[in-house]
Amino acid sequence: PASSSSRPRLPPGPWQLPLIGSLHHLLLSRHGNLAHRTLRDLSRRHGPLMLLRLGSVPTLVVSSAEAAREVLKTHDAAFASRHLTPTLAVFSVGGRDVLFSPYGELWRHLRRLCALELLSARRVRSFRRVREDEAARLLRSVAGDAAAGGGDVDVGERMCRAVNDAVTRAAVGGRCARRDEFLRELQNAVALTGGFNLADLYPASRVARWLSQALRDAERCNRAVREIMAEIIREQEKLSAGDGGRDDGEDEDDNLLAVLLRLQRDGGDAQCPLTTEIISTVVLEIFAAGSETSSTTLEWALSELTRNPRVMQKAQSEVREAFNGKHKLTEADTEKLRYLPLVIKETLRLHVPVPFLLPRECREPCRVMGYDIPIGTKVLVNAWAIARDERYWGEDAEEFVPERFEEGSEVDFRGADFEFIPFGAGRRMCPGMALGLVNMELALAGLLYHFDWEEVPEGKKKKKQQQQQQQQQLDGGDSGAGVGEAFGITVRRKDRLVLRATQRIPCGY
Ligand code: HEM
Repeated sequence: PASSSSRPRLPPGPWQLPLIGSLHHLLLSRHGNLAHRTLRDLSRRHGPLMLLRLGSVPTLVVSSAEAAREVLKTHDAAFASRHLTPTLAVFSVGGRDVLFSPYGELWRHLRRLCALELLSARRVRSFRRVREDEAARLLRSVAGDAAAGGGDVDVGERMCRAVNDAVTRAAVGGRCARRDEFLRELQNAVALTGGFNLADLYPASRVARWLSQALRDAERCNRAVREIMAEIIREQEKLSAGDGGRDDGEDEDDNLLAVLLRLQRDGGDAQCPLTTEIISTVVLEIFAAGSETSSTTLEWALSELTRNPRVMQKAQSEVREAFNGKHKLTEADTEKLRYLPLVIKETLRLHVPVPFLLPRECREPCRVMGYDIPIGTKVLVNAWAIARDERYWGEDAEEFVPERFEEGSEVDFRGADFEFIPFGAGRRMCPGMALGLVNMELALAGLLYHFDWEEVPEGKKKKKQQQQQQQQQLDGGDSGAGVGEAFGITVRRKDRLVLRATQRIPCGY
């Protein structure tokens, strides 16, 4: 028998039941399905390194900046793999991708490719026209809405479409003919990948797989998305092979898909050939990673600004002074703004869009803060809880105060300050940060420059939300695709943001 000294010292955690492990703590929580809140409460009792068993999956929850530093920096290599659930395996074709691949050659290759070819500063700059164009369309549509129907604007929906269109154009060029269907399926995919469905909780059980509606929905959803992608790839191939190139004056490589197809044609790396399947997965993932995160953040930013008139006033004075009567903004104009980036930063702190980052997995035996972490443990870093912890952010941690990032505060989200990691940290940190930030800045600046915003009176808001729900049902948005069974990897506002807009400065777009 093993001596007590050789027995692993596991992190503490709440009591467990047979079969379901610690799941009841989540299922019976007063926070409903908002697991980041429930796990914050639990970690206050059990500590910043807490071990749970969710179904059959041992899960380490990391809830302090110090513990996050240990996992994401000190032991970066040990935690550089992702935890691949059966649902994620469907969408990522068994982890042959960049978001969910295990730490290894394929990941390294795709990651390098993303950093150099797809998300580099040069490439981000080259998408500038697309962003300006989409921001202009957004502002035009808001101006139209504001002029009609008493000024109430479904601005959440508008922003979501604008960001999606900008990302679609950067990812695959042009707007996609089946865009609404594509977006709906991608939203379903995000909702299905939260990791709390039967198959994901008991990954080794065939019965669980067989019973899991979510897994079947994931397979259906994946087929639908792939079919649309295949169409897009065929179009792009036709364009690239095209008769004498393009006549619209755009660079052939003006989208990520074109870049990947060119690399495929050039032969690329013999060790890691770029198959069409991998290309399709990578483009899909860039799309999924880039759109919901940015549109959710924009929506929260505008929602916090309307709730905090002092901050709104300061942000609006800045943009109105800086643009001084112009009717048309460009990205170059936003470069002089100092306060607006702090507004976005504070939004990313208070509303971390990916609250647990993307789940990691322990790939080699490892000792963290005196505890042994077994191989295969799923790791959730509660970046959301850390970003609201009074120990790092003071008594007003739950309030929206962009000034906390003014001079004197060096805290940034680039992965070195572990109290603020909305983009993660270490080897698997988000490579799309720069693109995400520029996507948000111009749109927000334009909305604040041209319009004044206020909340819609309660009664009218209810009516608008009912209309939204009816519309969603008409659109087939909630198609019963197991959405109730899953939590989703990102957290967004429960209802789409509706605000009243008054145009102050005409749009010349
Ligand atoms: C507000 C915007 C965004 C936020 C908050 C965000 C957040 C994140 C987070 C938390 C991770 C996991 C990091 C970790 O495990 O340490 C991640 C990974 C990733 N993100 Fe983002 N992201 C954003 C925008 C984007 C954009 C615009 C793109 C690309 C167009 C992108 C592409 C990726 C990719 C490819 C990964 C996987 C990296 C890997 O596993 O090696 N993200 N992102």
